[in-house]
Amino acid sequence: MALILDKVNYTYEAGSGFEKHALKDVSCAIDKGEFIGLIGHTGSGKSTLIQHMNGIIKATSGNIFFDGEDIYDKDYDMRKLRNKVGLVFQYPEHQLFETDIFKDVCFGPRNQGLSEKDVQLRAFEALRLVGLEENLYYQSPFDLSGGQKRRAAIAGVLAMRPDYLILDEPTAGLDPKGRDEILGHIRKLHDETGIAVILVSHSMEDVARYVDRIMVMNQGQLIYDDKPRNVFAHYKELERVGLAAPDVTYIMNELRGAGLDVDTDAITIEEAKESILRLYKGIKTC
Ligand SMILES: Nc1ncnc2c1ncn2[C@@H]1O[C@H](COP(=O)(O)OP(=O)(O)OP(=O)(O)O)[C@@H](O)[C@H]1O
Repeated sequence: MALILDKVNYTYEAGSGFEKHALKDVSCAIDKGEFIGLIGHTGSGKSTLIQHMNGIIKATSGNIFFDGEDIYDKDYDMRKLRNKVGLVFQYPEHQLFETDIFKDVCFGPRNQGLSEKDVQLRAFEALRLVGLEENLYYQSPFDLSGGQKRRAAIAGVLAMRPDYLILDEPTAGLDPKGRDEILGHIRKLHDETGIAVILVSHSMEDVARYVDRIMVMNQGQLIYDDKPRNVFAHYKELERVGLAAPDVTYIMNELRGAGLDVDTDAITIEEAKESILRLYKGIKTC
């Protein structure tokens, strides 16, 4: 199963004096089970791109295939795509509207026409997957912290059992503890269920730590699509498009510049620590 974009273009307000060519010939294939970080400077086209992936926006030109089917085929049932590709918008907690969390999470599967028993089983499963404590299930959203509310909102999408989960900046506005909790749970969810995750993020540290593949957008174009290590090796080019590599990459390059034979491929603190310790132990045993 794969989600394939083939030369997708999108223009906002086409034909008016305010035309904005937001996506330019974007092509990529995302397989089930992948964990991808989507990064790019503000206005680079990330949100526009992810809205194509679950059919909210229709490409001005180009094709999108899901599970071998052309989603722009006139007979294609868009519900098939939307049930399998779940999209969590920025600040999703603003869309919690029921009197308690459990009712809110039941909304999606109930809309899918499942029996009441299955609706509730799905809701329990989704709330467990996001790691929300049971004593919060019947609380009003107003009684939860920002991070808890966001996890509840993500559970609402997971309850529809998508194969792909797209999250638009799930850590925006959270403190470091809330951020780590959300990302830790998303990674665990991915590892436990095999769901594909596409994470839009502005934090290079977060993508370096959690994802297996990075897609970089710049001015509507997909300019890199590779393993994090390979993408961050282009840190000078990333700077030119308003991005950066994780701090660790800079430190390791500075150390190498100062004559220490450290691993400049290190992109997480853990990898940098290992590399520096290896060097230090090597020096001690010489
Ligand atoms: N509804 C709209 N009408 C007109 N232009 C739009 C609209 N939405 C986005 N754009 C423009 O399209 C381009 C891509 O915007 P998009 O929101 O996809 O970028 P982004 O990378 O998600 O940005 P951010 O990181 O700020 O969320 C930008 O130039 C933006 O101004």
